[in-house]
Amino acid sequence: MDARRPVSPRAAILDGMQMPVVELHLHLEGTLEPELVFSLAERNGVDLPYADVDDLRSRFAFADLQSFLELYNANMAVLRTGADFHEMTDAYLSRAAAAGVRHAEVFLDLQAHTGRGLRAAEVLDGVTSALAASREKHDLTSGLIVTVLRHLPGREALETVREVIDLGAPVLGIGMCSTELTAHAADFAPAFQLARAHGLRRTAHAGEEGPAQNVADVLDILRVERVDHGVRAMEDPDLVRRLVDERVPLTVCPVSNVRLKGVETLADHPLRRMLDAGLVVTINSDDPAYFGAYLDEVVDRTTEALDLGPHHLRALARNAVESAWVDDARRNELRAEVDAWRSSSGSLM
Ligand SMILES: Nc1ncnc2[nH]cnc12
Ligand SMILES: [Zn+2]
Repeated sequence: MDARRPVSPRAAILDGMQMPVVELHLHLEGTLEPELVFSLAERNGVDLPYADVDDLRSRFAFADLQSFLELYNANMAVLRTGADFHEMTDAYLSRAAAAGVRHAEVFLDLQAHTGRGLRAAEVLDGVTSALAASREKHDLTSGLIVTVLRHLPGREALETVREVIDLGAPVLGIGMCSTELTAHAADFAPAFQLARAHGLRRTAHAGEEGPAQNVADVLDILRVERVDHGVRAMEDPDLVRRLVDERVPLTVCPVSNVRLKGVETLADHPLRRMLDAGLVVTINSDDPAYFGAYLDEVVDRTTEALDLGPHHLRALARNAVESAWVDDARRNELRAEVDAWRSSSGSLM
C-alpha cells in the first residue's frame, strides 16, 4: 500500500489526494504506544506496573489533564538511551507520514529526562538524528521544540534553555507545557527572554485547563508567537478580537480536549466557532498514543462531529502552513501542496 494513501475513510472522501497536513502540536512522549513501552521496558530492564499492553491501554481513561500527566510521565521511565529516543521519534514520523503529515514540529519534555539522570546531549541526539532523516526516510520535514515544564521552577527552565543553546542542538524553539494551574507565566520570563535573544522561536500551552487570562499572559510576558490550545480564549471576546487582529496561531487539539475532559464531546468543541470567528486555528493530535487518534483520525472525527465544510478544512490546512516555522522555500512548497489538493478536490473546495 502507498504510505501516502488515506488511512481513514473521511480523508479519502474529501480527496483525490490526501489532505496535506502540518502538525504543530505533538508531544513525542505522547506517541509512545503501549507496544513500544513494553519493548523498551524489556530492552532496558524496566519493571512495568501493568500486566500487558491491554492492561496499559485500559488505563487511558483520564479524569483530567493531571491524571493523564501522571501516566504519561510514569511511562517515560522506559526511555533510557539515545537509541530509545531515536526509535520513538522514528515511529512517530512513520505514522505521521501515513496520516498525510508533510511537516511536523514536535515537542520534547527534555527536563523530564534530565531530571531522571539522562544526559541532555544524548536525549537530543537521539531525537534530532531521527528528525534529520525525516525527509529522505519519510518524505516529510520536521523540527524540534524543547518544552519547559510549568510545574517545575522557572529557574530550572532557564537552565534548560541555556543548556540547549550551549549544546548547539538543532532546535527550532522553546515551548512550555504541563499543568497551567500552578505557576505564573512571569516565572518563565527569563527562560523565554534568553530563547528570544538567541533567535529561538517561542510557543506555550495556555487556555487549555487555565483561563483566558493565561493566554494573554503568555503573549504579553513570554512574547510567544503561537499559543498551544488557547480554546478558553473563547471565554473573553476582547481577547478573541486581539488574537484575530494580531493573527496569533492557536494549535488546537480537539480530541485531546475531549479525552482530558476540558470539553464534553467533540460535537461541543469550539473549533468551528473559532474558525468562524476568524481565529488562526490549526488542528493537531497532542498525545496520539494516549488519546487514540493520530492527525488523520483527529481531522476525520472532528470533521464529522462538527460538520466542517470544505472551507473549514482549507482554512485549517492553510493556517498550519502559514503558522509553521519554516523558511520561505519550504512554505512555498507546502502552499503549493495545499493548492494542488484543493484543486484535485474539484468543486468541494
Ligand atoms: N495536553 C497537554 N497539556 C499540557 N501538557 C502536556 N504534556 C503533554 N500533553 C500535554
Ligand atoms: Zn500539548
